[in-house]
Amino acid sequence: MARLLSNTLFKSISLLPAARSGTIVSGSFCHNGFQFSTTVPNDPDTHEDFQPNNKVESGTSLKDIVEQDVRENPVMIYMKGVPDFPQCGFSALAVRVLKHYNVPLSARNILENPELKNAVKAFSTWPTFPQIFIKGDFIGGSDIIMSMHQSGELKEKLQDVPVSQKSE
Ligand SMILES: N[C@@H](CCC(=O)N[C@@H](CS)C(=O)NCC(=O)O)C(=O)O
Ligand code: FES
Repeated sequence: MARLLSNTLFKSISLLPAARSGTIVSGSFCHNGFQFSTTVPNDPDTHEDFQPNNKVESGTSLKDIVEQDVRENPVMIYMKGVPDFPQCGFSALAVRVLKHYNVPLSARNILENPELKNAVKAFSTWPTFPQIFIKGDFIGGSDIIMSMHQSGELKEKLQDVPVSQKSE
């Protein structure tokens, strides 16, 4: 199960090799910005064997996975696309704000799994994406993260989160 999870939970650092190998194969306009397709036929991260499943292991539900995500990752974002290639302007904005703080950013692409998308909505009782959790607390979407950034509240909230170790 650990392998299944690690292949679908995108850490910003582990995304870099895929980005370097040229993942953008097409693009189109979403109503809130440029939308990328990031299909990578030979990338093991995108193989269907590594997609989150409703039951990844007997007794493990998507709700369990979301709970584990927010418990184990100080900054967790459920978004459209991945941090290096957001597929919606709202998700892109949230990532841009969070990257400003140089904290480890963990993300799941809800476009890849409609059941995960529904599980996240049910967990937070929030209807839209992105959805950001910091230190286990549900924060909100792009409007809220931007307003916390502007007020200084986000800096305070992230104060005790260790900064990312740069791999390059
Ligand atoms: N103002 C919202 C914008 C987010 C939003 O409206 N997201 C829409 C469009 S990407 C959404 O997630 N709709 C529900 C869905 O796609 O399931 C925020 O602060 O995050
Ligand atoms: S506004 Fe179109 S996908 Fe987010």
